[in-house]
Amino acid sequence: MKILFVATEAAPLAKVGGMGDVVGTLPGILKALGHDVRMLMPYYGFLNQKLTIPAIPLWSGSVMYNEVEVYETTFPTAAIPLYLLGHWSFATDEVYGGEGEDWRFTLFANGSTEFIKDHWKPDVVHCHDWHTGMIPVWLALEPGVATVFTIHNLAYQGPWQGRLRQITWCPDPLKGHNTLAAALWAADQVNAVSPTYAQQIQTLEYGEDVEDILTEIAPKLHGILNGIDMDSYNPATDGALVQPFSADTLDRRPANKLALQQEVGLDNEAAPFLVGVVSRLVEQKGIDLMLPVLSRFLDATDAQILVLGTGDKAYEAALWDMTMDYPGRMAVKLLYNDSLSRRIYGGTDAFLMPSRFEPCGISQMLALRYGSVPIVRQTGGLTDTVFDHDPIAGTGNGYCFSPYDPCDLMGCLMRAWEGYKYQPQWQALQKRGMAVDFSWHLSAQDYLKLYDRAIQHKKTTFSQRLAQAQALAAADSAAAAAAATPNPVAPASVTAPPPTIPTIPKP
Ligand SMILES: Nc1ncnc2c1ncn2[C@@H]1O[C@H](COP(=O)(O)OP(=O)(O)O[C@H]2O[C@H](CO)[C@@H](O)[C@H](O)[C@H]2O)[C@@H](O)[C@H]1O
Repeated sequence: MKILFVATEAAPLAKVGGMGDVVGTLPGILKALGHDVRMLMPYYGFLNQKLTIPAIPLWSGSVMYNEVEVYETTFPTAAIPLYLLGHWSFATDEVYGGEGEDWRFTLFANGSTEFIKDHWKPDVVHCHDWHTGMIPVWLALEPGVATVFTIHNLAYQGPWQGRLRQITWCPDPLKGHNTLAAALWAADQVNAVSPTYAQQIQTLEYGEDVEDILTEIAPKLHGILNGIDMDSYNPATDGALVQPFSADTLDRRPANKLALQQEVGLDNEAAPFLVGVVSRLVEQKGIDLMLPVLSRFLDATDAQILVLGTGDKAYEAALWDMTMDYPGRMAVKLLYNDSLSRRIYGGTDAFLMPSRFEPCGISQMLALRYGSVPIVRQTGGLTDTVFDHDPIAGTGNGYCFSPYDPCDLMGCLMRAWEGYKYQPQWQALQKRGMAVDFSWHLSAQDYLKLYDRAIQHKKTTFSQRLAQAQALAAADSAAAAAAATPNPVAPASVTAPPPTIPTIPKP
């Protein structure tokens, strides 16, 4: 099968969050299964430092009154053809941000569509999040190319119809009130990144105002759990750790805790319960819930907290301020650092992720893989991957709470802190987490089935879609013709001179 991934992130080249992990790993797995997989992403300014990119473009075209070019290179970790769509607006050091973001990524989606139609037509185009949302819209009437749209984060939906009409020509009528909604209607298949989240987004609580569309498209909506890159994220071989370890050599793990404490300025002791956070600091991740609870937890226990993340300035400031009250017991690193994140997964005792909502979550899976016991709120993909520890039965792989409530989070943290005191049981808990197979192999099979469904859907609905579009176009041109025709000649009764009234002869 010929498959093209189109996305704005792909680790290790460009990663802001979990979407980068997915797009950076899944194509390589599918290629290893024998498929012709290629990738297309924006040509960011920083890519020249990471890749060898030819000076001469492979393709060039014109979109939204702008010239764009596509350069071909190779995706480094999987030896896959990588197409980079170049335009001056992508020559920045950041993936996201800036005022023209909606324009820039609409240009990316439209340019990608032209490239697909013109240069390489795969069987399936796999689109990720709103940035690529216009691709399924444009390809809906392109025979032989099916589309799959993956929702990594429903909270971000792209430009609305009115704005879209300002920046690009839109099919009329565009089905859907913004880019993401239009993609939900137009794509041949849609999936969310965990089974639970695929159900939750059909409800008012999690639907982000598109729950009605999601309910209506339910027959083509699926939930496929993300995997992780088990080779790159392997505590037994990870060069970022001072002391690599495995489930069989857990006795080597504490060296990583001590080195981590020293690196970030925490008191250098083995005994305190060290809780880590690696996260985008945004509302989704439950930072507002965490803030008031952390200080109480630190007051009530001997625990230590370490946070690595960037995001909303208010959260950054609040976390930073809190460190002043707990010298040696709380450290906050307001930066993006892949190597430090690995040392946090490999050196902390527990990993906190109290998300308000979570489409899947990669971080809790990485924590489990590295023996850091997750403490999570049961929502979305966290429900599908972390199971509450029952010390009597000896089951579960983490600590879970459910209501989005400070008391519930506090209770859960206290349970974990208590549990840590019983080291033999704690190590059994760590080992259960490390034994879970989060490799992509199962989910890759599910994606292949989804691609087949998309191809079938395209075949069975194409003639109907085409007929609808032709009927719309015919109605449009009839209306336009009627508006352009001059008034018909007025009937004779109107144009004829008024009848003369016969004069009655005088008697
Ligand atoms: N400051 C920092 N320094 C270094 N590394 C950092 C970092 N902040 C975050 N990361 C890394 O970014 C990734 C975060 O992935 P998640 O899936 O947990 O969340 P995210 O919300 O970004 O992803 C969205 O997309 C993914 C993919 O579908 C879904 O799993 C998820 O639920 C959805 O919200 C992890 O690899 C983590 O280590």
